Amino acid sequence: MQLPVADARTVRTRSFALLRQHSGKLTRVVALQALAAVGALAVPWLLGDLVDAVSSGTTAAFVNRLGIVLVAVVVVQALVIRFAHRDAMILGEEVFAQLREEFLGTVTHLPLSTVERAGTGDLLGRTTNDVDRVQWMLRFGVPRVLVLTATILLTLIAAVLASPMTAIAMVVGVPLLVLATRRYLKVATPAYLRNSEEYARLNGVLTESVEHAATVDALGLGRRRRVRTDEVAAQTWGTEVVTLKMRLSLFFWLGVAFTLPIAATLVWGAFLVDAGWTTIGAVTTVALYAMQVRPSVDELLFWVDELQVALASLSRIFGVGLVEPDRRPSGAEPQDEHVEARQVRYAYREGMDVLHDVDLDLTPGERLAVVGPSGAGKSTLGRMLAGIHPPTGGRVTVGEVPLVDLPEEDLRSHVALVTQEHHVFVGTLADNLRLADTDADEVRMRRALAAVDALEWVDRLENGLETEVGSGGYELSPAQAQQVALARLVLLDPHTLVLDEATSLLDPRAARHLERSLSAVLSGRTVVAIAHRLHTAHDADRVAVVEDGRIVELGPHEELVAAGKEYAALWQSWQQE
Ligand SMILES: Nc1ncnc2c1ncn2[C@@H]1O[C@H](COP(=O)(O)OP(=O)(O)OP(=O)(O)O)[C@@H](O)[C@H]1O
Repeated sequence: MQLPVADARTVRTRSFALLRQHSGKLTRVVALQALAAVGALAVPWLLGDLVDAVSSGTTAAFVNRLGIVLVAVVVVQALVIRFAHRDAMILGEEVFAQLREEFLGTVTHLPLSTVERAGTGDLLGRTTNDVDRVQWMLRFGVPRVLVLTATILLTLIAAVLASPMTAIAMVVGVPLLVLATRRYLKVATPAYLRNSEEYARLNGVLTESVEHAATVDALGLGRRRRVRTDEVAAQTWGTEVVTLKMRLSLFFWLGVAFTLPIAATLVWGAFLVDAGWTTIGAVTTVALYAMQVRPSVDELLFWVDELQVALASLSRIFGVGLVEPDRRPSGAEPQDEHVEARQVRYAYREGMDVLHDVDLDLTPGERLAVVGPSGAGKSTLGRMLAGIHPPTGGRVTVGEVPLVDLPEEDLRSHVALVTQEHHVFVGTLADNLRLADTDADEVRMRRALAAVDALEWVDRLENGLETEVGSGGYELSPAQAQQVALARLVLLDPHTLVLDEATSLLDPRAARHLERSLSAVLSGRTVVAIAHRLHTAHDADRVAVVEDGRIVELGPHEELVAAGKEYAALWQSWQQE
């Protein structure tokens, strides 16, 4: 499954909406570009006048005057171009900044299940390659397209004004230009979309190999991964070749379309001069215009090509916004802290339920341990209870309100999940803590760190809370990273916590130490602990045994041991270990 791709209409509507928000600056840029283009046209016009004046006999003073005017025009034009270019670049940056921020907002709120199903390569491709391509177009393409369009239009107008009869010759290339461009545009967008998709796949395969290099090594999968990479790279190359051929054909026909008008202007102009319908000066002007317009059209077509690439990328970027949200805040407020699961089913893949009609009623303040064999569905149940995924069937509620009806930020103040993965974000320790609560001050952060026994080592750091951590910064040990994650939880202050093997990464002594310091944090909260170590179960108020996606036993440790079923067997074997 891939993330959605927006259709051409959506891309158009959203792009125009984006540009409309900057219409003031856009108008100024267009006006300046038009002024710069007028300046560029004055030169051939004046040269045409000079040719006519010289051929009919003129004074040196006239030639000198014209020379001064020419220099003045060039200087003014250079100044206008500078400002036009500067404003266009600023406009490009502003539009891009807005686009990037909107995109980031969308990406960070994407339903996790959708991202997992689409694979990270797809999203990674969109946030890197596609964003880069759009950025390149907005930074350099849009300003150039504005300049070039203004230049071409005004050159044609100026040619008509200089000599309408001669200017007719300038349009001989137009039919060829239109045909070649139309044929190209028809095939370009799908071809570039395929190209982007293949790059995303290549990204995915490469990232997977690099991220799991240790597994690849351990299982001797190197050769297989290389073959797979070669396959995807070959397919990506294939799509590059298609787009390259498309461009080659376009540029060949455009070359013909450009050369024709210059030749036609000269031949047609000579005929008109001969017949006495125009002057040599006018033909000179129009021929100069025909030559002057060529590089502009050439460059414009280069940008039209780049625009197709950018549009394909934009449709992938806007496509991310089309992902259906998996939660819709209803505005309902939970009346109490009672978390309940009713008839909860969940399937990662359609039709393959890994949880079957699970009912669970958490008593506020209780500590429930979830145990069971590997793959039984413990983590999935934990994710349901924490509202990470909406259930495929049934519902999980807090105070009678389904978790999916709560806005994300509210949800986390009710239920939160702690997993084994503790990503440390690049930034300061304080930044990492404030992810939980943007308003947390130093006192609260220190209190949270103290609650998880982390304050001591944080205070030993030279810069304390302001120490840069994450990739390239101070390297936190797994235990420290876990403590930071737990301190974040303290700041979030949810009444219900789901701990998914939260202490399993640590060595047993560190784990027990952390659990002890945690118990202060956990007291008063409802805790669902998904446990590998059965001593967690022993200390819990109740134990739920999960097997094949069902809760097969539920009750206090002593009761379950006495019952002599699954749990009793697990407990016995663990004690023997
Ligand atoms: N992201 C996923 N996509 C598809 N299937 C998944 C995914 N995550 C888990 N599963 C499957 O769902 C089932 C339940 O997995 P889950 O991780 O919930 O079990 P668990 O009891 O927590 O196991 P463990 O103790 O090994 O972590 C397993 O069959 C697993 O293969």
